[in-house]
Amino acid sequence: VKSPLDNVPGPERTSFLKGNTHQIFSRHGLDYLQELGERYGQVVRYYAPLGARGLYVFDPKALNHIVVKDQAIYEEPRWFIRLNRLLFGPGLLSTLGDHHRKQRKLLNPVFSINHMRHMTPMFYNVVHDLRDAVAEQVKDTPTEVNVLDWMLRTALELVGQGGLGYSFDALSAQKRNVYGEALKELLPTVFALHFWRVLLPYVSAVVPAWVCRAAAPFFPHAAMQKLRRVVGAMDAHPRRIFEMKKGLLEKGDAAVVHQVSEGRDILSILMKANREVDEEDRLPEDEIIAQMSTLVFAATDTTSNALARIFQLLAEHPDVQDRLRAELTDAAPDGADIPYDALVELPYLDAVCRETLRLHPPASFMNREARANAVLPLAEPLRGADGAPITEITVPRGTPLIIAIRASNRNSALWGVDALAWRLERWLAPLPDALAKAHVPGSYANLMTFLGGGRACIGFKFSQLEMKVVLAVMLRSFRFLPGDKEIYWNLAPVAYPTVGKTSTKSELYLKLEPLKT
Ligand code: HEM
Repeated sequence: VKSPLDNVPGPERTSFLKGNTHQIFSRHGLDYLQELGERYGQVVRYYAPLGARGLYVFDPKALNHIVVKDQAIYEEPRWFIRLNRLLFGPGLLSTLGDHHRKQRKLLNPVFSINHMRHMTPMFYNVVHDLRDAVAEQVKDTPTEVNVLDWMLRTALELVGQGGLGYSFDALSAQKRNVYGEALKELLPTVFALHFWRVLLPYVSAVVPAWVCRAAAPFFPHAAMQKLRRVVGAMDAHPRRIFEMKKGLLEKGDAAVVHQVSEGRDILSILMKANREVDEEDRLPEDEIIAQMSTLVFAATDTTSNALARIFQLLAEHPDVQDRLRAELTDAAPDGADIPYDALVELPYLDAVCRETLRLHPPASFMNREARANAVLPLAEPLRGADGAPITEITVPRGTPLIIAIRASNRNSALWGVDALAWRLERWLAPLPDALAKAHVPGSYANLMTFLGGGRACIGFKFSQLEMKVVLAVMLRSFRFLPGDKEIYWNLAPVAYPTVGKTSTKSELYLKLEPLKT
């Protein structure tokens, strides 16, 4: 069957059933994605399953239409919404349109800069626990440490205390971190089911939920069975925490402030605000509970993998590590915690975070689906298969689209010929003109890392603060050196490191050496 997208350049398919999806949605797919952008241009036609055509997009004007101007047309795919609803309930990642806007309106204030400033002492407390626990493991000589595991524990504890006012007790080394382990396995497992997840909306439209649940234990697919175990481990916490909070709120303010977070956590504030808003803006209980699972999930894997990547790069670039440590030491020569406003202003620290999140965005892409026929205008014309220039693309209803986050961040037409290099200096000088003119719709530093528009990451300031506090404390206590084990980064909805290419276990080892204070 012909499609208007056939004129857009793109790869041949190697399978009618799967199209190119087994190349794109593969754990070894990072190089393939890089090649797609380099070979075909800023919009690439690919084959989705069963002969359908999709678009892989990083043209800045087209991205603006997808995430801002026409975001009502380019919605999250139906399978994504269904899947998230099964995993987390009706939270921010599972709702659309007005329903999503209403949830977002209530949640936005708790992610403000002002609120982050208030939470900073709590962030430092948690990260001091991290430092002390790692110091136990690393006595005098450089010792190999699974940095990813510590970052995962820290991210979980921070979103626990800052998000839910609840301690997962994730930083005690003796305890297994069951919740964190489940979260870490979730995305690679879902990714391994990429072919099946697309069928989800159709299956759940005809098969009642109770039949799905009853049949699930017998489904002969290892990843599906793993997913059931992961969801089981994740499900246990949120409702229990919610009931505990509700009890505290009913007892009054004094009880609310008597929690690990002193009542400053996102959930306490959200539940309080929810009582005070007009009836029509109020969220039902199941949606509040769903926000908790959504937040814990969205905050943990992303930031911990980003931090592990930063430490890897700092170990590989000792000159950068030394300069960053010097900036941190100068900011507080007595070794004290650097207050919020001073911390976020440190230029080199900011450059390290931005440059790593540019070159290695944790989410390499996000999926969308055209819910109506649309026209996608381009900033940079493509040469069509018929030889004529294409300045806009007619997108038929139902077309799957991939927002190519990583390709946009690495676009040499915008970032310059050294776009693939990790070069901090680019942030300490004016950015290239081409980039300023392109108006990339990312909500943070011309990057698509946290996306943009109405579904941009709500937690990006939380995540920034977390990274900066962790770096500020850990770099003043330890030197990070390369480990002996190979580090291989796998593509998944959130990229993760393994020891070598064949292992599937996410871990990242570096050597840490304690610094004399
Ligand atoms: C480096 C760290 C992070 C990255 C790269 C990241 C990236 C993203 C991206 C790309 C999206 C858009 C998803 C979509 O289109 O469906 C998103 C959404 C979201 N993020 Fe983050 N995120 C990070 C950290 C966090 C943290 C720390 C939190 C919470 C404290 C958080 C909470 C959320 C939530 C709730 C959404 C859904 C927003 C909505 O649909 O309205 N994220 N994030």
